[in-house]
Amino acid sequence: MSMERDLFITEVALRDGSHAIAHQFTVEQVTRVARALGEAHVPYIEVSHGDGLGGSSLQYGLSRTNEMELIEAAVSVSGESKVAVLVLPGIGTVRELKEAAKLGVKMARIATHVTEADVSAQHIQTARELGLETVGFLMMAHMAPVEKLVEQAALMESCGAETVYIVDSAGALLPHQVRERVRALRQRLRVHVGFHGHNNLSLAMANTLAAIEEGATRIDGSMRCLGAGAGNTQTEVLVAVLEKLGIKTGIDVYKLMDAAEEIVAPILAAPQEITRDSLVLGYAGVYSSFLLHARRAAQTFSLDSRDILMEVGRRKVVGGQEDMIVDIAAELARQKTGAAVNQEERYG
Ligand SMILES: C[C@H](O)CC(=O)C(=O)O
Ligand SMILES: [Mn+2]
Repeated sequence: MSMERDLFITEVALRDGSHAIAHQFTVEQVTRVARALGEAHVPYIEVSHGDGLGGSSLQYGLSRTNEMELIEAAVSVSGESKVAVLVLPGIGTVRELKEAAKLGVKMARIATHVTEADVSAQHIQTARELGLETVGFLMMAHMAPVEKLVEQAALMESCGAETVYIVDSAGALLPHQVRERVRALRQRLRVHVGFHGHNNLSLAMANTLAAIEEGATRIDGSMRCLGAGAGNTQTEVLVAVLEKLGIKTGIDVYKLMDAAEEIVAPILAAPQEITRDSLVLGYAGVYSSFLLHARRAAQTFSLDSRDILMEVGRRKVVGGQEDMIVDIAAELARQKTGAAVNQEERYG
């Protein structure tokens, strides 16, 4: 098969998928997935805690295995494929970035909220100094007007990012909104443009194709949609669709299908699907990784997780504010109890 590539896919199941399994990846799972991705010639494999390097914490969720062990395992079996890490400045530090580079990581993706690109400067510069391919990753892209997104992307480019991604963290964007964002970035930037989708509104594939049609050449996917919320654009499906469109990914689609079916599917407690609460993530524009946090809070306070997520969306809570989910749930529970007491007093 041809190794020529019209675009470059980053497989994110071993990072975004970490959210979906409450950060419980084992070395054995990561080794099996990374080896299979290497054999399928996937160009980039992202590995780290769901919230990036240093994410293991009470706030974001404790990892079962130290992510450096996972990264080392992935590097050792991934062959020609390059291992990437995600870093959110403020969660992951330059020290962790250097440690990952020493282990053989080749790409760093520096992620900020869509309006906060200025905090990425130091991490982008360090990644470049370390000789890593360096990506700026603008999360929650639906929360900013196009002009703001362009300004922030240009800032990342000026800091040294070689690619800037539009990240639909909430799976809230519609295809025409993806189109106008990619087009605007392509007009303004000299660097590559990427797209990372979530499937909460069942639009990850449509949005990804819209991005590609507008000229995005760096694309994310996760096998079996193993990602936060309803997951990402399903990589093995995307590769098959691109092949039908005559767009070369350089990936062996049969090997990728086998990896998805035989290695990734058994990792999932249940197949990824659009449930009523993951649908609300896209509908209300909420960070996909909030799903399990909201489910836990709903259980603790005997609430419907949709009510919590709708309120989180109304208050425009962003990544890094996971503690707000419990605050909001406690407040909703108080209101509910208050309403029940009032009802009792009124009608006995
Ligand atoms: C830290 C987030 O999970 C990064 C990401 O994949 C997204 O915003 O989407
Ligand atoms: Mn994501």
